[in-house]
Amino acid sequence: MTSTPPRLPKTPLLDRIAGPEDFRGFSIEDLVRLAEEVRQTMIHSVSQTGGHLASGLGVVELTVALHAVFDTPRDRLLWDVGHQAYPHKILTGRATRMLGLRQGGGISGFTRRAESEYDPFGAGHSSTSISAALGMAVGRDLKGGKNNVIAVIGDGAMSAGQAYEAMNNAGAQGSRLIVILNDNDMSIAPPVGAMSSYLSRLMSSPKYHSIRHLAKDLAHLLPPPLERAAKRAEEYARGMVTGGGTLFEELGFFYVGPVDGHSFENLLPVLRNVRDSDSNTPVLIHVVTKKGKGYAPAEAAADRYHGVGRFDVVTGQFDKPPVNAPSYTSVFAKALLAEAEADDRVVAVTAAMPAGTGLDRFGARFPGRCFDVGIAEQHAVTFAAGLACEGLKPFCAIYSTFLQRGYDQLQHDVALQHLPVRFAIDRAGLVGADGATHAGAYDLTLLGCQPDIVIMCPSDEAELMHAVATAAAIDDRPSAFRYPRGEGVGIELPDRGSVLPIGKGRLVREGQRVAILSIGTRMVEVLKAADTLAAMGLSPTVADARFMKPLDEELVLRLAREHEVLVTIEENAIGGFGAHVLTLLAQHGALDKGLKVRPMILPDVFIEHDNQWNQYEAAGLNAGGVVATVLGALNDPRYQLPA
Ligand SMILES: Cc1ncc(C[n+]2csc(CCOP(=O)(O)OP(=O)(O)O)c2C)c(N)n1
Ligand SMILES: CC(=O)[C@@H](O)[C@H](O)COP(=O)(O)O
Ligand SMILES: [Mg+2]
Repeated sequence: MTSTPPRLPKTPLLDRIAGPEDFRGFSIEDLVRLAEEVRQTMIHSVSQTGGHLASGLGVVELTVALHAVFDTPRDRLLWDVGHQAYPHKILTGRATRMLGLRQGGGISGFTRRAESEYDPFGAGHSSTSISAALGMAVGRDLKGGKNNVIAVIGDGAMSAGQAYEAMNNAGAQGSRLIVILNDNDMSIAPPVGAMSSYLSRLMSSPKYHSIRHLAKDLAHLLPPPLERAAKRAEEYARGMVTGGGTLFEELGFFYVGPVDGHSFENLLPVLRNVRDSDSNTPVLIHVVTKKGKGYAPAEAAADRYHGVGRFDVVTGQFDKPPVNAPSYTSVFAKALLAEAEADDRVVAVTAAMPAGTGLDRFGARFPGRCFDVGIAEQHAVTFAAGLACEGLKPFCAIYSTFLQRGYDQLQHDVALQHLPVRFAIDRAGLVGADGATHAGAYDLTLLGCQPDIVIMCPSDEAELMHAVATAAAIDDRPSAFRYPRGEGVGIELPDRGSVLPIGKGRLVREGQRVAILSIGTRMVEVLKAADTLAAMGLSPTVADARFMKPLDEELVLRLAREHEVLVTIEENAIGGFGAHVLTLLAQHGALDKGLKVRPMILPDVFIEHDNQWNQYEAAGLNAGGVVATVLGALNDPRYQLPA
């Protein structure tokens, strides 16, 4: 563990600042000093708390400049994804709360309306900022307002469809809007896609740089008629790179850039000019930054320290928390590699999350069979459907929360056509520090209502390997398997999973009076609860459903017949496994004879950021919650919780 106590650097300037109005009059020299204080505060606080480091380090100067030039919060400043907003939070009155970042009761790791008037829009999922900003701009116009609306969006986030939907609309809407493209040539991984190479071309064309900048500089120095000529030269220069306007200009934006995003000398005049312009044409300012800027270990890392745990500031070395078992993600990767070794039709698709989903290992082994489509979940799902049409075995690995983006594609392009796309749904359930925006709380509900899809919820990492092998063998319809963020239970792993009998659950413990039917990895807590109950003289039956669809009807109806109480448990909101069991029981009249059923599900609230264990406690989905539910339902005075 990092030995150094939470020690933040001395920040004489920052200590004098309650909000941006306190540094709007600063000289460039003071702004440079302030930026460095912000950077050091971020490095030291994130070294204690963990979080998203590199993205914020890359926008320190940009953030200072934006708040210095624009009249925030009256001018609306939106951050796409919001993971880069730590400098923004430090400068808007939350510096003293940084050591509570992403912890229970602490500030969020993303922007949140409820957290500050300086956060006009919440974020967490990518590529929403331009849409929301345009809405705010049009809302302003309808009210006769005069404030500015600024959306800061990264080059990675610019690979998502919604960004183009918004620009397409903005380019024709005629509402003043400022978009700042923060181009650090990185997503979480190196960027992919044609847009990324286009931006690099824009940034690197020497012809473009020299003539365009010369023309622009000239334009401001010459008397009007000549200024017009110089502006035409600048337009011509711009056309030299892209055969016409830039892509953004073709979409109706005025394009400014590329601008050095770490230079106040460059940033301030550009931002002021744009601020003071009275044109209604939306403007896109292309800012070039360095992800991880100002912290050598981050700048040197392949992922620039995108998302980090606690680390030693001096060495950049991460704390090594004890590893008791492999992560579910790494077990998925192991299982998929085993299937791919045996069958060259197995291919994999990720939406800009190769490392997070474990597909980086798959891509390293099978580079021609692994596809990173960028932050484009809708496209990822239908792209996988196309692969399935051609007889491939596509595994589409997407976090539960991000799969929500591709739900219509799952329904309309995959399920309706019975295409054998395999959905590897990682981060299913509560995810801890990323909080409510990233909770994988709904996939069982969303997928469960789709006909003809196999849905598996493995209870441990060996079961996950079996689910992967089973999915690989299902060629006549879609299949999905879900697993949580974090480590497994440390169970022995096979070299390759075994194909499971579809729709069959398994009895884990024989008992009486009470049956606990679990689906997914809450099983570990169920077994702890069963031990507690056994010590009280009450031994429940424990069963693992394994499949939500098709449900093991014979097992469910038998448990209902042979017990007074049936408890189901799942790490999902209402409408998932418990609902499917209740519907089956009701349809078979199994509720007519007094059976007591208690579905344990995520509560109907958004569970805030905290560590996962506190979240399970808050949700009641831990061993204590199971014991309390069983005893409450049984209502037998011989079995009571100690007062
Ligand atoms: C819809 C969605 N998919 C995936 C993610 C995961 N994600 C978070 S940040 C990020 C990369 C963003 O890259 P960029 O916009 O360039 O920002 P940078 O980190 O480079 O500042 C991704 C893929 C997400 N937040 N939302
Ligand atoms: C900002 C963002 O959306 C990702 O960085 C996400 O936080 C990754 O989550 P994991 O840490 O669970 O991979
Ligand atoms: Mg980027």
